[in-house]
Amino acid sequence: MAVVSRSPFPASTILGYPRIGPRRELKRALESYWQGRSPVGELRAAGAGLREAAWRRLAALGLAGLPSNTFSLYDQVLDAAVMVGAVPDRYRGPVAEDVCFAMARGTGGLAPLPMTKWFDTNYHYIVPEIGPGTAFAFDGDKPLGEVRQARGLGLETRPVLVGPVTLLLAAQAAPGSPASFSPLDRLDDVLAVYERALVALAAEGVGWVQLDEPALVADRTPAELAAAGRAYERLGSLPGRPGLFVASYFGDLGAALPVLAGTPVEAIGLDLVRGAAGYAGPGALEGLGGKIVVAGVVSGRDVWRTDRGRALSALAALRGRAGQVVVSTSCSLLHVPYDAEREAGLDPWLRRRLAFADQKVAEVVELAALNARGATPPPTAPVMVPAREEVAEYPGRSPYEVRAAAQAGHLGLPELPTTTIGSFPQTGELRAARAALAAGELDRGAYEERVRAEIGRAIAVQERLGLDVLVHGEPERDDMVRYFAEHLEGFAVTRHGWVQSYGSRCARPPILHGPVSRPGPITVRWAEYARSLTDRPVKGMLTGPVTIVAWSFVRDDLPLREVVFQVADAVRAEVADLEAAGISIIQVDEPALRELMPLRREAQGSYLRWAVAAYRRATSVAGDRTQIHTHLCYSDAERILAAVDALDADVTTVESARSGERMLREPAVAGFRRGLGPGVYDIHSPRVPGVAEVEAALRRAVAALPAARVWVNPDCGLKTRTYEQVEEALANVVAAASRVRAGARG
Ligand code: MET
Ligand SMILES: [Zn+2]
Repeated sequence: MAVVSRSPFPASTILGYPRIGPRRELKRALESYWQGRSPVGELRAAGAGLREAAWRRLAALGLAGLPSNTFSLYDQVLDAAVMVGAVPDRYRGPVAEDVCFAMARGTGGLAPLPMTKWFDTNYHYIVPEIGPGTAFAFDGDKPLGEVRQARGLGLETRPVLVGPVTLLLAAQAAPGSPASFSPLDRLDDVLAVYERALVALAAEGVGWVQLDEPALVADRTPAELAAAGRAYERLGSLPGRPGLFVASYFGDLGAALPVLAGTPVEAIGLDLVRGAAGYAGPGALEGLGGKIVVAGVVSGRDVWRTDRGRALSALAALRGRAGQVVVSTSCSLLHVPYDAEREAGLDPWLRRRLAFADQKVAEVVELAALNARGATPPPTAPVMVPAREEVAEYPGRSPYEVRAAAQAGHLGLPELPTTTIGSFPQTGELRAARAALAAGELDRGAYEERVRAEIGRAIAVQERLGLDVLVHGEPERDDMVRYFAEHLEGFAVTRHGWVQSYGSRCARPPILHGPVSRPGPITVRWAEYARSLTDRPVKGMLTGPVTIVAWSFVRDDLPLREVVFQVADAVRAEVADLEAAGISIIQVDEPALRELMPLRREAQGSYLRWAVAAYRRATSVAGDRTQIHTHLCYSDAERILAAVDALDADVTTVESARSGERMLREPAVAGFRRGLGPGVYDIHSPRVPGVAEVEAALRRAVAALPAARVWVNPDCGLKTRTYEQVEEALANVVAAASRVRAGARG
């Protein structure tokens, strides 16, 4: 390898920074462009402005190593696919941004690429499509453009690229690929493109490049590990290249650490927060071989101030084993909001405990200064409350068959009962009323009148269309987690704490900071009001404990499952109150059941056991005649069917239409003995399915499942659709159900 004189690695850095804009400027610019209200030049200018502001902010906070190419108009995995030329022909066109958006959102009659969750986060990436014939080619406009823009501002940056191994493992095989093909088969061709990227960046005078390889913290086969070794051996041997920094995050590298350490890369990034336990093992950090270690001691996944003692111990443990210790965040700060200082509405004692992105950058800078002085940690070890091995089991409900008989007599539902998943369209009037309430322009009484009017509308529509089990439509909640957080003790909600979930979509995760309890009933009056309007059964609608926790920022001084059990007790109290109010069907949603699943297989069984126990704790208070429903979506429920069964719900609804009916093709599903509603209407598309289409889907469901157990429902809630679409689609769903019922009898 040619000897290159390399710039030193800066003493402090971060792996990435939020990009949606402190005031969601990018969201506005994107949506305005998509709606044709502004030209592409305006979108580009908005992007440039956000990048400049971010770099200036980081420099002002004293950060030494500034990352670039962490900005994205939509998604960094999509950007990486574009950089290597993995753009399926059908999306190609003259304007780079439009090509990107076509892949991400679809265009004309063209469906978008699928979207899925980025490891165990609630961030969704666009799944690249790679086949044996994909013609890779280097497109360096974005990374080179960002480096040049920063240089124009007098700032040197370290471009960040999704690494080749993670990119290929995150991709799906292009349609028509042979069954034996996997995108990783194209590693050598992709490496040729990364070589070109490194050459181009070196020619630009770039000293260091960051290659993100989070895929290496999950279970990897020996062949995949060998591929990673081969990749970095090859890139590392490239003459005249920049310094290589391979970043890992969301866990410990395990067996991948010696593999990487054995290659010529100069720097390795370790997640010393989520990976802490793995790296604490005997010998885990031996064999770093004098590499520069970029030590992720400040968490990029939570909102808490860093425990200085714990961070300093982690840094001290690396000294002597690493060639140099650089202080960094555990992962990109993409997953946290910008600035806790803006949350003036929070209790001061809570605000003092919080660190959002900017506070975390300041912590990195401060810890780097302490690290440079060789500061040693204070002697006190942090105390974790020991996890109880066995959770006191609440008495279970009667066996499913006993309950099913009791419910059949009580509810008197037809075969193939029709229902929806809970939310009805959130109308413009409703949103306006909510905004007016927040601005103090509408009083609570008037707002609640508006909510009742929406419930009335949803019930009237469902009665007219002839659905069997009705819902109140969830008009009182703009978000299925935030609404419960606002009504439980132990949570706080932020005003500006937006975090990107995909594209222009953001959420404000609540902050679970203390013991959780339920001061009083939350949803009961809405369910009761809905019930008063109809003779048909109305489903009560709750969010489950795992999902509430998964979509919140959670205190880190208790094991996660203890926190989930506290939330389960609050949900349990609400289930009991709904039942006492005469609501005979109660749905407890757990769409995030799979999201909290640990990345390593060895930890998954124990997770599923306690997650299921929490769900049962929340629902087992219901009597036999009360029917418990659960809803899971976009979470490959068919792969965790045993856990779904163990939830012990009477009915489970899942998305199926959007995911190509994988649930129906799962052989084990034929033996599922409880109610099951595989979605027959893809609610993510504005397209309304016709009766024949729904009927065909339903016939496939009845053929694949025990027919007497089949429920008829859409994939998920309807809140993002319009009433016009929903009424037409549900009319077709009801018609399809009666055709199949008639056919079954005839
Ligand atoms: C992401 S799952 C959503 C479930 C919720 N009950 C709704 O209908 O919107
Ligand atoms: Zn759903």
